[in-house]
Amino acid sequence: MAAPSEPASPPSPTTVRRNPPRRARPPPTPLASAKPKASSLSRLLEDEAAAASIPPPPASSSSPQEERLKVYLRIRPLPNRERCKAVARPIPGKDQRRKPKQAGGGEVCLVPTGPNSVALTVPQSKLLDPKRGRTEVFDGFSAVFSPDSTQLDIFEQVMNPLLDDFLGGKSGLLVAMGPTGSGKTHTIFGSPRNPGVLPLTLRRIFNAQDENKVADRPASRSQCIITIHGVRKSGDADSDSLSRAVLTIADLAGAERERKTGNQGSRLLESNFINNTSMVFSLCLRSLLEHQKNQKKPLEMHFKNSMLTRYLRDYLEGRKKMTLILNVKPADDDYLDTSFLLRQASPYMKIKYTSLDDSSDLVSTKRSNASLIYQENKKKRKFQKPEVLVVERKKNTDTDNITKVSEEDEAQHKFLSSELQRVSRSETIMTNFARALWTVLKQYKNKLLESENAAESMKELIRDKDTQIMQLKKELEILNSHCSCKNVLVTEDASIDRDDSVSSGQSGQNLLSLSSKPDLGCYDASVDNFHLVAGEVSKELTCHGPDNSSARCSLKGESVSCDTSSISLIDEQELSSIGLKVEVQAIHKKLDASERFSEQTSAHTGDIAPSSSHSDNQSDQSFTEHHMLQCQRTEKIRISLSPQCTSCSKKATIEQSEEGTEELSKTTVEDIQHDNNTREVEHPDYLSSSQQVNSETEDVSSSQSSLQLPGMVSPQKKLDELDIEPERCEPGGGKANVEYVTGHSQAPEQRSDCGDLVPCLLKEITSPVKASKAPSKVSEAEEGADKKKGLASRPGGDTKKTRRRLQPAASMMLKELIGVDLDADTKREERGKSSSSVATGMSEELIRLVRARPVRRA
Ligand SMILES: Nc1ncnc2c1ncn2[C@@H]1O[C@H](COP(=O)(O)OP(=O)(O)OP(=O)(O)O)[C@@H](O)[C@H]1O
Repeated sequence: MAAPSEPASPPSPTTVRRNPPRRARPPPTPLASAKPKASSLSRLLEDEAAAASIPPPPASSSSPQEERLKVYLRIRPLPNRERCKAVARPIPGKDQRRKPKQAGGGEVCLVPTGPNSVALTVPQSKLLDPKRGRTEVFDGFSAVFSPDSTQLDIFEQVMNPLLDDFLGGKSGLLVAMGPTGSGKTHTIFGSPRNPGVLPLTLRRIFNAQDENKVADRPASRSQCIITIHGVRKSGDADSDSLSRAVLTIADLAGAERERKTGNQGSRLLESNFINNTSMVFSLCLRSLLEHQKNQKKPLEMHFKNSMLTRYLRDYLEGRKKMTLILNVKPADDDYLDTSFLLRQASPYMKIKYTSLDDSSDLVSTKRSNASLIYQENKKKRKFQKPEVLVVERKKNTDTDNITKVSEEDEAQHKFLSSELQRVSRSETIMTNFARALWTVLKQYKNKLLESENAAESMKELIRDKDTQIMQLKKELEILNSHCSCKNVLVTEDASIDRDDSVSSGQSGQNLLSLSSKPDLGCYDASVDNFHLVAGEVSKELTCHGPDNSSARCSLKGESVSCDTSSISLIDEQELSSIGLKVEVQAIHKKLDASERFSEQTSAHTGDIAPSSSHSDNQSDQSFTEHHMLQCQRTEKIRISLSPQCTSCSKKATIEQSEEGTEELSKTTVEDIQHDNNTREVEHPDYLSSSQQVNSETEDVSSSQSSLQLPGMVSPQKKLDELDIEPERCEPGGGKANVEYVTGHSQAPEQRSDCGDLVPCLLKEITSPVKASKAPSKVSEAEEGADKKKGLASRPGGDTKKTRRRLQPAASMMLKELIGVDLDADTKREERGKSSSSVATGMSEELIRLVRARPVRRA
């Protein structure tokens, strides 16, 4: 809002008319009496007021409880002091009411008419009718200071009452108002030579003596507010209460006229702002006055429109005492400003202070002032034009920058502090975490070392085991090579010494029944390998083996060697491990003995080609006994050692299981026993022989006793006497051979129980290898059969009797060797083909083959 070009005309509280009616002078007021040095202008105004019969608003007119606003008027002297003095000189009589004239023809428009009144005369230049002048008397001022008043007069009359109240704990405000250049600043600040109100006030307050230190009262275009806060103890000695008072001295900027000043630009804006502030200040006081006159009128809140009025709110609302000092210039050129000020400020003398608030809160006042300053600056920036805003913005920017810098510094400081704390916490956390991690890593390292040590130890163990395995393999290889050599040797020996193809074929057949595994090179020291070996040998016997079969097939029927070799292998590798090597060796011995015995017997009878080997009498004599014992032992071995071995003698098929073969073996043994029992009825001798051979539970003595039945000589004697080659039991063939022998001692009809086993076995047996050995055995069988017939027809007789007694044993041996029971065949024929035709066919086929093949050792 732009400042008005001319201030609004204040209401005219007092109108001084020319030639007013004379009235009685009012009684002297205390204010007048209190002013011993009233200026001539005041006295003039008082006189004029008295003349105008307009009672001024003296303070004495108000009640003691009701104090009015003090308004002082100070008329600035004209630059020419002399003229001012002439003008101010009182004019006695009518001449006093003449318009004073300035020296040099100049006139003044304002003259003091009394201590509390002034007379404002319209200049001639401004009068429409020069003959009719117009004078306005403004009365009721607290005091009118003429141009010749001094600074001390102003201080003593205006400032001392406020200062007394301030020192007494009451706040007060002194505001200097007036147009520009009217002497407001001069009144407040003064000069070094003529100090103003403020220096004198401070001097009094602080007892300052040096008046010359006051800087020289320059003109400013600002609202100057000087606030003095005073705190003092209360007058009561017993009380510690403090009284606080604020003495405010405001040097307001005077309103300016644009035409007169000629301000432009920012200066014009500043002038307008100042004028606006002064107008707001006046509006607040006018509103207060109107409100006091008519309580129905609300108190306008004009104080909100400027910082000054905000700051001085309490005073402008009549709660605190305020004093106005009007500074005017008395020249005609200043008539308008002076008239305006007098019309504006003279009514303020009627403002009353009914309830003063002497309390003052410094803190709240400071806060209020700060808030007011902020709002005022904001509003100031809002109303200013761009040119001013640029300057203000620069200032504000500088201030804001400084504030921002400080704020940024403070924020940065806080941020750095928080960051430092956070980093410290993080450092602590990370340190603890690193320590924990280090501990865990140490533990893992120890565990890793332990694991590595354990792995090294395990490696060492593995190496040791490997070394042991290699050693065992080497030993095994050595054993295998040794066994192979021995096998070859045994085979060769057996092929030379033996001619028992039947038993060999049987043993080979039995071995063939053990397993069908074609692996021939496996001579491992294991039980299973035993079967492999047996299978190999059996295959070799049937000329199916790929390796050793050539050597053995080259023997052309010397299957005994095969049996022997297989037995040797078994003895060396398997049976030795289970403690049966000794017995196997014994079987070897018995086998040799039986061979020799058989050869001797053959030679003795002349039916069979004599053996090339010599006869051992002692062995021959004990052959039967040992043979029985060996058969029993080998049968025990067969049963106790391995069911697989037992099955070998019973099975013809390779695929049969071990358990099944064991059962078959047991069944066969039982059948044998049963068969023997049956035969006992028909042939007591045969019965005894059978019992001797097939008895598995009887001991050697019983076997021997069975050989020495009544009417029978001992086997040794009989052999010696008859010179009959005893039939070989083939114990040296190992379990398989023994089993075969034992099993083959069964009756054909019982073997038929095996069903398909018998043909298979016989077919295997009737291989060329076995057939080559058949003639000698077959002849023995025929002879045995004839002997049996003889025994049956002629139970008595010397030689025949002896032969008959021995015939069952020989027959048994033959049966064991060739696996064919000739007697059984004969019996079977006699029974009317009651037995199995298969067995019969086998016998016939066997006999045919034996007969067709020439005797090897003929
Ligand atoms: N009573 C006085 N006696 C002698 N010189 C005076 C007196 N009053 C004013 N002057 C002179 O008048 C001139 C202007 O006075 P001053 O600066 O006080 O006016 P102002 O009202 O403060 O003006 P503004 O409002 O512009 O500041 C000054 O040079 C000052 O010395």
